[in-house]
Amino acid sequence: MIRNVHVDIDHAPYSILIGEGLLQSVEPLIALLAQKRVAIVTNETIAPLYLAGLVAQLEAAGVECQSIILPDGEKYKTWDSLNLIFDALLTARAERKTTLVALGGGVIGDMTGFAAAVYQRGVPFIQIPTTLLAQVDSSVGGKTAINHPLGKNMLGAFYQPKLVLADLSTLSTLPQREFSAGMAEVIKYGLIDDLEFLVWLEENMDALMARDVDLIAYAVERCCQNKARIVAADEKETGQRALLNLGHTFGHAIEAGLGYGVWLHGEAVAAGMVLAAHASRALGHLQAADVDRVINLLQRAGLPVVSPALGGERYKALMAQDKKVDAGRIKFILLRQLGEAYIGELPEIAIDTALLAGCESSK
Ligand SMILES: NC(=O)c1ccc[n+]([C@@H]2O[C@H](COP(=O)([O-])OP(=O)(O)OC[C@H]3O[C@@H](n4cnc5c(N)ncnc54)[C@H](O)[C@@H]3O)[C@@H](O)[C@H]2O)c1
Ligand SMILES: O=C(O)C(=O)C[C@@H](O)[C@H](O)[C@H](O)COP(=O)(O)O
Ligand SMILES: [Zn+2]
Repeated sequence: MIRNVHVDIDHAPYSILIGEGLLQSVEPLIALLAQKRVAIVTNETIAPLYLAGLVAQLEAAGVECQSIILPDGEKYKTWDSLNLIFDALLTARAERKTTLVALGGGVIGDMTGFAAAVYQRGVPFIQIPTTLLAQVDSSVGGKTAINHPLGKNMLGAFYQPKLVLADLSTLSTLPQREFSAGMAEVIKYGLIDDLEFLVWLEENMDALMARDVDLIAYAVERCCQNKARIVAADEKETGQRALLNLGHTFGHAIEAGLGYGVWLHGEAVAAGMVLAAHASRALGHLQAADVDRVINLLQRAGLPVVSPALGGERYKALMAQDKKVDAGRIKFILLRQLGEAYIGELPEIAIDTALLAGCESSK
C-alpha cells in the first residue's frame, strides 16, 4: 500500500509517497525529471546499501546518473561538504535541469537541498529519506542548511523538493539508536498539537520500537500530514511553523555545545523537549504528572531525558544564537498543555528552574 500525503504550498506543491519497497519502483521519480539526468548525493554508509539498486533502475530507464558520496556524520554538515557537491557537479557539467537526489538521512537531505537551492541559482531536487527522522520530518518542508561552529543550521535556504519518496523498507538497516532519534521528532508532533496521536503513541510505543511495520507506516503518514499542514500554512516560518521547533532551542544548544554529532539531533531534541516541559511547568501550565508523561514516553523510545551539564551561562549564550531570537529576545516553544504548544518568552528564573530540573548535576 502506498500512502500519499500532499504538501499544498501554492508555488511548489508536491507529494510525499510512503510505502514499503518504493526504491524498487522509482517511476514516480523518473516521471518528474526535467531531463534524463540526475546527481545522487549520499554518504559512505548508505551507498553500499541502496545506491547501486537506485542507479540500476534509473539507468535501465535511460537516466544518466552521477553519484556523489560524502563522508558520514553531522560533523560533516559543513561548507566543505557542500563544496564537494559543487565541485562534483561542476566537473561533470551538471546543468540547470539536472535533478539532485538526496539519498539518506537528514544530514544528506539538508545539504543536498541547500546545494540544489544554490547550484546555478536553483535546480530541481528530490528527497529519498532513509532514516525515520528524515521520513517523518527533515525531508518535508524545504528547510535546508549546513551547520556553523557557532550555531546549528545557521546557513541555508527554504527550498522545496519536487517529491519525497519514503521507502519504509530502508528502515530495516537503520541502527536502533538512530531509530530512537527519529522517534523524538515523532513524539514532538503529538506534543505540539495532536493529543490524539500522543495517546496513540503511548499505547503503541513498545510495538513501534519493536519495528511493527504497519504502525510505523501509520506514524510516518500522520507526522507527514501534520508537518504538511503546518508548512503549507507558513512555509517560511513567519509564525506557527516555529512550533516544529519544540525542544530545539535547548536541543540545538546541546548539539553545538557538545560538538556536532556527539549527541544525535533527535537525542538533543528529546532532552530539549523535557527542558521545555520543565519550563512550561515553571510557568504553571503543566502539572508534574504531565512532565512525567513526557519523560516516560521518551524513555520508552530509548531516548535521553536528562540534558548534559553545559552550565546555565553556556546554555544561555548558545540559545542566544537561535534563529527565533527577535530583537535580542529568545523565543521558546512551550506547552500550554500536552498537545498544545505556543511560542513565548521565558523569564530568566524559569530557564534556571528548567535547567536545574533537567540537566545532569555538574558535580
Ligand atoms: N530540514 C528539516 O526540517 C530537518 C528536520 C529535522 C532534522 N533535520 C536535520 O537532520 C539531521 C539529522 O538527520 P538524521 O537523524 O537522519 O541523521 P543522519 O542523516 O546523520 O543519519 C543517521 C545515520 O544513519 C545512517 N543511515 C541513514 N539511513 C540509513 C539506513 N537506511 N540504514 C543504515 N544506516 C542509515 C546515516 O549514514 C547516519 O550515520 C540533523 O542535521 C538535523 O538538523 C532537519
Ligand atoms: O521544519 C521545521 O520548521 C522544523 O523546525 C523541523 C525541525 O525538526 C528541524 O530540526 C529544523 O531543521 C530546525 O529548524 P531550525 O530553523 O531551528 O534550524
Ligand atoms: Zn529537528
